[in-house]
Amino acid sequence: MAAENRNADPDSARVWDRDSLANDSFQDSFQTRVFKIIVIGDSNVGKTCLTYRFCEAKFLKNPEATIGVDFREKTLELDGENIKLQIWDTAGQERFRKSMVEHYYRSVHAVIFVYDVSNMASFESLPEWIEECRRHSVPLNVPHILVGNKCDLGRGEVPTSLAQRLADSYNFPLFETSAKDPAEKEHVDAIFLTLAHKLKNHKPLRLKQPSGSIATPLSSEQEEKKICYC
Ligand SMILES: Nc1nc2c(ncn2[C@@H]2O[C@H](COP(=O)(O)OP(=O)(O)OP(=O)(O)O)[C@@H](O)[C@H]2O)c(=O)[nH]1
Ligand SMILES: [Mg+2]
Repeated sequence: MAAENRNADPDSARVWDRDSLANDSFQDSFQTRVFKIIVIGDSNVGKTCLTYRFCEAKFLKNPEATIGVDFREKTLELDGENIKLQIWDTAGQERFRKSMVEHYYRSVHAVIFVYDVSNMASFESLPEWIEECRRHSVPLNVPHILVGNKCDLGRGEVPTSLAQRLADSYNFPLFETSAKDPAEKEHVDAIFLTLAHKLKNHKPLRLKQPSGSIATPLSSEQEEKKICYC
């Protein structure tokens, strides 16, 4: 598909997968802005399933506990511009994250805090996660989002009104959704699109594809080196 066609509707947000990008003969003329998003919260709240739902459009059955970090990425077209979201799906278990914490927060552009609406303890942990974020000097103007996952199980344990009060106290937007329920797919997408729109208006960091090169994914270390505040 020609780049011009992609830009036909400036208000539309298109989600590309990596294959369609690699097949695109116009890709070498694109510039892509890359943003690092970290997904944080207690173990078992569904961080891996949420990021997988967004990136792969499927519910991941039988996920294993994340060790360190899993990287996922998705490139979106917003108003004719490529925005690559590099999503760091972090480990909730202390023993699987402690050696990585500094890396999580370095040069981060957005933070998603996740709790499980059917598990009050995971909600009560949120102030600690937010405090950890502060301790690592994440600037206040970095977008933060609160996500209550597992709504398919009902919201009895953590009522929306309680979650909304916490979100308001930090001035974070609140989403309640389910990585499992296919009917919630667009709602999960909306979380990341909301962030992408916010990030789009932030200062750019340009990842210029060298002319004629294929847009192969970089290792996380390479990606991290490319991320800079301009
Ligand atoms: N009912 C329901 N179960 C979910 C949902 N999302 C995840 N799960 C289940 O919750 C469990 C934990 O999911 P993960 O995505 O691995 O949780 P995590 O937050 O990544 O956990 P760590 O990697 O240990 O930090 C798994 O058994 C999932 O199947 C959801 O939306 N609804
Ligand atoms: Mg995980």
